[in-house]
Amino acid sequence: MPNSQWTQLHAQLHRTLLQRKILPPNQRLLVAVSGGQDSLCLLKLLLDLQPKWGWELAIAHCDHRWRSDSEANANHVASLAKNWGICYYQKTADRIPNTEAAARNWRYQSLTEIAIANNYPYIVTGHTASDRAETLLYNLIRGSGADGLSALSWVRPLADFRLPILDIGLGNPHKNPKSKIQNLKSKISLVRPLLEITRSQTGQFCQEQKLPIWEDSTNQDLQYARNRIRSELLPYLETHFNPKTQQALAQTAELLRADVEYLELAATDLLQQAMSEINEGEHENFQLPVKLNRQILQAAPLSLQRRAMRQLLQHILPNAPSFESVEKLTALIVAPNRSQTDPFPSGAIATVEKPWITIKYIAELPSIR
Ligand SMILES: Nc1ncnc2c1ncn2[C@@H]1O[C@H](COP(=O)(O)OP(=O)(O)OP(=O)(O)O)[C@@H](O)[C@H]1O
Repeated sequence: MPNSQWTQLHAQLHRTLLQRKILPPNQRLLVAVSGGQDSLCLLKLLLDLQPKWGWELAIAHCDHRWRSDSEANANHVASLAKNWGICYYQKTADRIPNTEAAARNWRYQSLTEIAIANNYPYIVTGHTASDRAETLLYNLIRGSGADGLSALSWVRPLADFRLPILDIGLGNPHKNPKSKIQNLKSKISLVRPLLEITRSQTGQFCQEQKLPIWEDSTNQDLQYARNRIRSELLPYLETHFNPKTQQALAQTAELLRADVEYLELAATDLLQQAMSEINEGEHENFQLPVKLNRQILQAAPLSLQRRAMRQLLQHILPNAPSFESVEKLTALIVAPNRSQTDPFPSGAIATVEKPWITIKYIAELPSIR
């Protein structure tokens, strides 16, 4: 591994880790390395901080087989790991993912599998303040609430992936496999320690340290909205409005994140209260039919009503609830008696009967006169 002097960026990351306590000392960390400037900068900084923190570091690379140079990119990261004497893991996609979202899903699933199989409780990525600013702008343009604008948190539990049991070598899958997998998954955190550092800082660091960056050819492709935001919109905003646009937007995202966390907790509380009397202990499972007390919901502000209804639909529907689904359920909180929604994607329907909203499958409804 190349020697390194302690720079301002080392000090900044060290400070962030001390303040935020997002990567405890003496832990096994799996660093997700694409080969680009952000993840190489992250890797080098963590390696340099390693003696102070006592971590055990490993590299994970995911080859999506998306670009003609994907294999060469993977080989580049593998040989860097070898030269620097770092343990290296790689996953290669069986089938080329057909969308960016599918590629991202496959990547997080692969990283989680590597982490579980090799006992790494932390997966660390090189997301920067610039990524945060771009995500905020992208979501703002597409129409998003505070949740989308607060995108990218410092730590996220990786608990949403279904892992094939045989892939992760858990032994006998017949002995309550579900609870075993959930236990393991809930112990893995995705950590993003560079969220206060901009892309121009990581670029400069890589240059100074002479790190061998692999240039992703698709980064220049303006067909991708994110690239256009990065190479045209942000520079425009920086030239004409605020030279520190990226930091300012990242800060906005940080403030909104705390607000969103608070509101989500309050909404969970509200939902539990609205469900508690009638569903007698069943409300944790969200099995239909579900009944909600409208009087309790009516006393809450609209923001919490919306969030509570969204949380409920997240439990009931097969996919993330749309804005329209949330709105039509929320509307029932103050709607006249006997109002009802049209069916949700799961085939369930919500009806109003005096103080109650009932959500059940259509077949369970009494015939409507
Ligand atoms: N092919 C890869 N293999 C391993 N890690 C990767 C790979 N691609 C990206 N990463 C990790 O994810 C971080 C973010 O990468 P990038 O911004 O390209 O992804 P994104 O898809 O825009 O982000 P997100 O995954 O949050 O949607 C990188 O700094 C790196 O840590």
